[in-house]
Formats: sequence, structure tokens, C-alpha cells
Amino acid sequence: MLEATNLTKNYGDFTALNGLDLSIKSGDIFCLLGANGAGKSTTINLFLNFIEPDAGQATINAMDVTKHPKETRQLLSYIPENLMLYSNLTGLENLDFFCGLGKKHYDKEQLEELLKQSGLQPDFIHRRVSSYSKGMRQKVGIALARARGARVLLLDEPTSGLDPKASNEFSELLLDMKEKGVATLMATHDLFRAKDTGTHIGIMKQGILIEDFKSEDVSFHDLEKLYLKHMH
Ligand SMILES: Nc1ncnc2c1ncn2[C@@H]1O[C@H](COP(=O)(O)OP(=O)(O)OP(=O)(O)O)[C@@H](O)[C@H]1O
Repeated sequence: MLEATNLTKNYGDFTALNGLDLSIKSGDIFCLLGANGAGKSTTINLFLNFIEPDAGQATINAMDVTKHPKETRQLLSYIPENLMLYSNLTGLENLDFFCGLGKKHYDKEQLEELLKQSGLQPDFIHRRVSSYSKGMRQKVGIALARARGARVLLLDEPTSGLDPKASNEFSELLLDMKEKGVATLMATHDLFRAKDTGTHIGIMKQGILIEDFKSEDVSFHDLEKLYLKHMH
């Protein structure tokens, strides 16, 4: 569903992403680990078509994102570390607004249901987002992904700064999306979540994917050892 072939991005003579080959299928949760500056956000931004590759291609459902920007963007939802929501609007009003931008229209009951299914406490649905915790904001992001019927989730450190309970709730939502066949690419620094929630784990260093394996094939201890070894 998500494929990178020799995907490469240079900034001047600095190579931020170097010949990435990657395949993420429906129902996969691929967790991308790596130190600051390793190239994780660059990878996500290339799939989003926010930036253009210098070589290779990023495809979603076999469509090159640079050649089919509209079709590919319709298939995906993106949740960055800090989701942009209107703080003066309620969660429900935000969801309604962003669904409208994507020409999806739901009535009030359906929007309430989408937010509840995404774990937002019912008494917050009609409160302004300015009163939300970061975890609650990320739940609105998941509700939007559901509302848009996204087949692909691109997540850039969505759980950084969340407390363990909120992070765990977010993982549950990802597993639920996985059951629905959504393909997920998540950049994260959270080794525990990568092992716990991811189906696949990649470790990136200086723009190169140096490890790529199924998370069931490593213990948490071995993952930590491998990660630390590569960080030197
Ligand atoms: N617009 C830009 N111009 C020049 N260099 C850039 C630009 N954007 C990113 N880079 C560089 O590319 C490299 C990869 O950055 P990227 O944001 O992909 O890393 P990352 O793995 O997501 O790191 P982090 O964990 O800090 O988010 C970094 O060295 C960064 O400084």
C-alpha cells in the first residue's frame, strides 16, 4: 500500500534520505526509529508530497505521490506531533470543519459517535479544544482519520509528551485502525511502543534504513541493544 523505492532527498550536498526501500502493507504498523536528524520526518514529508524527492519514488496504492497528489492525499491522514486544531472551536466543531474541507459531511450524532469511538470523553466533545490535553487532541486526529475513511496513517512522533496512559490509549486506537486494514507509518522515539504496537520496526541512521524487521522477531531487550548499538 505504501512503497518507497530508492527514495532520496538532498538539501544542497547534504543527503537527508539516502535510497530508501520500504514496503508497508494494509494492516501493517511500521515504526521508524532513529536519532534526531536521522531522516524520519523527511520520509513522512515525501509520502505527504510536502517535499519532492531527488531520486526514487514514494507510492501509495501504486500511485506516485508526485504524479497523483490529489488521489494519494485522499487516501491518507497525517497526525504530526502537534495537531493543528482551532482552539476556540469544540472538538466536534473542529471535526466538522476539517471533514467539510475534505467534502465529507456528517450530522451531529455521527460526529459525536466518531469522537466517542476515538476515545474522547463524552463531556469534552462540546468543550473548546483550548481545554484539551495533548492526548485528547490526538484523539480528534484519529476521529478525523476515521471520518475521512483514511487507508493510510502517517504519524510523526504522535505520542511524544503523552503520559503512559494516554500513549497506551493512542496505541489501542492504532491497533483498531490496523484491524480495519489501515497501513500506518509512524516515526517515534518510543522503543517500547514500537515493540508493543508496531508490526514492523525500522532503524534509520544518517538517512539510511539500516535495520528493518518484524517486531515479533526481537525481544524488547534485543531491540534496545540494537538501537543503542546503532546510536554510537
Ligand atoms: N529544509 C531543510 N533544509 C536543510 N536541511 C534539512 C531541511 N529539512 C531537514 N533537513 C535536515 O535533514 C536531516 C533529516 O531531518 P529529519 O527532520 O527528517 O530528521 P528526523 O529523523 O525526523 O529527526 P527528529 O527525530 O529530530 O524529528 C536533518 O539533518 C535536518 O537538519
